[in-house]
Amino acid sequence: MRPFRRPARRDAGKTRPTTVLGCLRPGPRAGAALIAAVTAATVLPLAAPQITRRFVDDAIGGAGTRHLAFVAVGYLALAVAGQAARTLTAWLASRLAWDGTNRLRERLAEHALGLDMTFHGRRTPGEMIERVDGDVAAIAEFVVAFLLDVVAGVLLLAGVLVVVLTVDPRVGAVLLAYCVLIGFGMARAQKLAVPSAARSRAAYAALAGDIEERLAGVEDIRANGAGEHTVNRLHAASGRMYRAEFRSERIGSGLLAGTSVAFAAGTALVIGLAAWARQSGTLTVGTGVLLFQYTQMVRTPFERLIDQLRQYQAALAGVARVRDLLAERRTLPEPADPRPLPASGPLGLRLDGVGFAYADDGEPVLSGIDVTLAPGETLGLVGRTGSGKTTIARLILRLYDPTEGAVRVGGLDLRDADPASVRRRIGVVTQDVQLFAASVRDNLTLFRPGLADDDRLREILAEVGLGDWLAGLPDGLDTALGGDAAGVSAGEAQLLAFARVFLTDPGLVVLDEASSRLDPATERRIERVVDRLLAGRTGVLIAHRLSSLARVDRIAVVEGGRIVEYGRREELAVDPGSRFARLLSMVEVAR
Ligand SMILES: Nc1ncnc2c1ncn2[C@@H]1O[C@H](COP(=O)(O)OP(=O)(O)OP(=O)(O)O)[C@@H](O)[C@H]1O
Repeated sequence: MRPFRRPARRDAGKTRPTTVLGCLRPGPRAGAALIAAVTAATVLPLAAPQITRRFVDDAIGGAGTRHLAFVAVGYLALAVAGQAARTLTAWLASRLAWDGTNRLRERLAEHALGLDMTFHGRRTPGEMIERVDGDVAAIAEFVVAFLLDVVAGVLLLAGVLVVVLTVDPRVGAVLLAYCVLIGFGMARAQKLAVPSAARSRAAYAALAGDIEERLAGVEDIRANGAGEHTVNRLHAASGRMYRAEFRSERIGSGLLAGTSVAFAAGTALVIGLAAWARQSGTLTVGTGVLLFQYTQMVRTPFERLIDQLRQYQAALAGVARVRDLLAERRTLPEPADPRPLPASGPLGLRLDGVGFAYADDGEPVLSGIDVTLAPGETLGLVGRTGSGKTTIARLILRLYDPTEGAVRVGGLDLRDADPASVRRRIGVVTQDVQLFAASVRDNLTLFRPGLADDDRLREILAEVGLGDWLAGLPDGLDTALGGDAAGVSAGEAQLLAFARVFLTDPGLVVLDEASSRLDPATERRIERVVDRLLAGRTGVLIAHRLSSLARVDRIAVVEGGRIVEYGRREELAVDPGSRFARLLSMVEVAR
C-alpha cells in the first residue's frame, strides 16, 4: 500500500476537496485501472463453467486424453488469471480507499482544528478521535468492501443470470425468481441489522469517550481514591457495548445461517430441474454441471452482500457523522474586510460594555464590562473562582466574540481584525501549559520551522532562565519532551510557555497565573520573567496571588461577571473603603 503522503506536496496548486465523496473520489487513471480490474475479476470466473461443460461433454463423448488435458490446462489458466484479477482488484481498491480516507482524515482534522472553542467545548477529545479516526476507518473499510464485494458481486450476479438465461431460459427464469426472492429477503433483513449495528457503534463511541476521559484524569482519580467507582462505570459501559455487539453479531450470524439454508434449497431446486431436463433430453450432462456451477456462483456475492450490510450501516452512520462535522461552521465570522493589528509596539485595549454568555440561550457570564488600557499599561484581574476572569481573557484572545459590546485592541474591533495578526500580536500563557511529544525546538515554535533559528531559540531560553536547563539536556534543542511533559517540572513548563510568547513578540499579553504552588525559587524566576515580558507591552494578568499585583497599573475586581471595582492600583490600595485595600489588609493580617 502506498505510504501516507503529506497534502501540501500532493495537492499543491489543486483545489482541496471539501465533501466526503470529493475526498474519496479516485483520479481518472486510478479509476480506469480499477474498472478494468473489476471487469476482469468478473468475466474470468464467468467463463470457467463453460470450460467445465466442454470437459464433461467431451469426456462423455469419448474425447482423447490429450484433448481433455488441454481443456483442463485452459481451465487452470483461467482460474489463475481470475484469481490474479481479484488480487489486483483488492490491491487497487484498498489503495484507493486508503488514499481517499487519508485525504478525508486530513480534511477533517484541518476542519476541526479551524473550528472555534464553542464547538470544541461541546466535544470530548475521545469523541473527536472516534470521528476523525474511527468513522474514517469504517468508511475506508467499507469502500474497499464495497468495491470488492458489492460492485464485483453484483456484476458477477448479473453475469451469471445473463449466461444461465442464455443457456437455458427455464432454469434462468427459476434462478432469476430465486435471486429476486433472496434479494427481497435481504432488504427486509437489513431493517433488522441496521439499528443493531448503529447501537453497537454508538455504545463503542461512548466507551471510547469514557476511557479517554478517565485516562486524562487518572491523577485526580487516584488521588481521590475514585478508582473502584471508575472501574465500575467502565464495567457498565463495556457491558452495554458487549450486549449491543452481541445482539448485532447474533443478527448477523442468523442472517448468514438463513441464507445458507436458502441456498442449499436453491441448489437442490436447480439440480432437480437440470436432472429433469436431462431426462427429457433437452440438456447435456455438461450443461447440467455448468448450471450447477453457476448456481453455486450466485451464493458468494449474496453472502458477501449480507456480510457487508452491517459494515455498510457502520459506514453510512460514519459518513453521516463526518458530513455533520464538515458542515460545522465557525461561529466567529471572518471579517469581510480584515485589517491587521498594528505590527509593532504595545497595543491599547478597550472593553466597551462587554457582555457574554457561553450558550445562545444561557445565562450571561459577563455583563457591562468596561476596561481601558493605554498601550504599555497592565491590568490585574482579581476575583473569586467562577467570577469570569478567564472568560474575559478568552474574549481578549478572540476565542469567543462578545454577545454585547466590543473588544478593541490597537483601536480595532477584534471582529474586524485579521485573525492571523490577532494570533501574532496577542500572546497568552495559561495555567495549564500544553507540551507536546516533540523536540524542545518544536515545542517552542509549535512546529513552525521558519519562526526562529536555533540561536534565537537558545537566546530566548536563556532569557527566561532556562539556559542551564537546556545545557543539561542530552540533545539540546533536539531533546524530545514526553507527551505528558515527563522530565519537565511545572515551573519549567511555565517558563517554556513564556519562551513561546517571547518568540512571537506580541504587543498585548494575557497571563493566567498558575494557581498551583511553585517553590519560592521558581516563583521568583517566573516573576522576573513576567516583569521582563510585561516591559514595553500591554498586559492583562489574572492574578491568583496578590503579590503579583504589585507590578500592575490598574486593578479590576470581578464578581458574578461584573467589574465591581476598577481603578489605578495605587489609588485603590490607599482607599480604605476599596475592596482591593480590604483584600490587601486580609493578606497582611494572615501574615
Ligand atoms: N466553556 C464554558 N462553557 C460554559 N460555561 C463556562 C465555560 N467556561 C466557564 N464557564 C462558566 O462561566 C463562569 C465564569 O468562568 P471563568 O472560568 O471565566 O471564571 P474564573 O473567574 O476565571 O474562574 P477561575 O478563577 O476558577 O479560573 C463560571 O460560571 C463557569 O462555570
